[in-house]
Amino acid sequence: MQEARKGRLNPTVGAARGALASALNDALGPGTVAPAGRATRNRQDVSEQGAGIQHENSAVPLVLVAVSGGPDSLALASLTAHFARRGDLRAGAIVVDHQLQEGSGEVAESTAHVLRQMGLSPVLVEKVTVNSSSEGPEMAARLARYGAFEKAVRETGAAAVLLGHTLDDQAETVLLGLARGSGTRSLAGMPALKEENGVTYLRPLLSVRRSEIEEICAAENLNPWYDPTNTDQSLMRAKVRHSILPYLEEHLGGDVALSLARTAAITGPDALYMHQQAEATLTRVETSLTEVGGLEKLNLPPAAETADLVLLDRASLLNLHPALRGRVLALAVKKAGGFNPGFERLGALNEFVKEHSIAGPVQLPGHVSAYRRRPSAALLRQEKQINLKKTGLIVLLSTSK
Ligand SMILES: Nc1ncnc2c1ncn2[C@@H]1O[C@H](COP(=O)(O)OP(=O)(O)OP(=O)(O)O)[C@@H](O)[C@H]1O
Repeated sequence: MQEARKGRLNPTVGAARGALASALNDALGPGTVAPAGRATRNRQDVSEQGAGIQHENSAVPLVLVAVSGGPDSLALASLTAHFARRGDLRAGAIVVDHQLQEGSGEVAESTAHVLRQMGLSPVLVEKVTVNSSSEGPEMAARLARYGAFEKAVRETGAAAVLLGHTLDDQAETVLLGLARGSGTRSLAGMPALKEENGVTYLRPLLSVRRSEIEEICAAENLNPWYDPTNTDQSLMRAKVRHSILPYLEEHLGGDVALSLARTAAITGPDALYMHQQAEATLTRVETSLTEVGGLEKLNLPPAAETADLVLLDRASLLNLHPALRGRVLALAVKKAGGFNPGFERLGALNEFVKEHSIAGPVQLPGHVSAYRRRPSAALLRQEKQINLKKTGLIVLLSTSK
């Protein structure tokens, strides 16, 4: 389109294609997509108008672009179609109709029509029912949407789902995380690549500004749909976008959004590394019922008989760096069937682990209780085979069953 009309590539489109190519290569393997502008191995008789997309070659991976019809995801669809036209990959799309606004069905269908005209195939339109969630309407819609993405991946065998979040979305996410007082993981913002419930999600536009998206849409002749809720400042994200970030930029000077997005780029690998270390450490500090001589030795409430118990060796926990201990404990609470404990509950659990004088149990989110168990001297004398360390155990058990 762009190249055919003017004979030269818009530099913003070129840079965004480059970012998309490297995201696809990171996720699907080096060389899947040749750098933007370079001829590719699968190139056949390819038309820039879309009709020439080579879909029959199932040896090349299929990716699905998640398209709301808004500028970011429509631009992403158009950028992805370019690589499909070159035969590097097959590109389809999934449009989710949340059925929350009047006319949402028409928006979804007309978006799907545009995507088919771009040459994407298959283009799936999925109607979902958004059930109410204790975590609010936005989270409920997200859950329904991700359920639809998972179904689409199962049906099509797609290698990845591409999401249209931009650098400005990332900045907003980091700022919201900071305001809520969250940890490294939240400061890391949204990952460029993640696996969730067996689906690979990519966010190839995290280095692209929203203003550049507008330029891409114009260059690629796209007419996006503008979601009215994006300007509804009763919603926190819209308020951050339209009032708080512009205010910060005016008063602090400089490009605050860029700095926040850089914070995420710096913190992201740290957060991932710490998470991986915590997962590996949890398996090291965990012990089993067999090792401690059976459930009856622990004198736990009756719920323990049916609960998923997590037994942690207290001495090993005490040896951990506090940064790691907190993360290990948070993972252990989730493993026992609970939710991620917030700052206050995690602090209480940490103190309970450290201070012998604090009586338990400690209550944690998701009906998980933490007990400290230590064999009595008499028991140790009686049953020398019991392998309970001198400092004892931390036992996490869920009473929700
Ligand atoms: N209804 C939907 N159907 C399919 N994908 C969606 C839908 N809503 C959001 N997404 C995906 O999630 C990404 C982020 O969504 P979000 O709601 O934060 O932004 P948005 O304002 O919808 O963005 P966009 O400008 O891409 O429409 C979108 O770019 C898109 O990839």
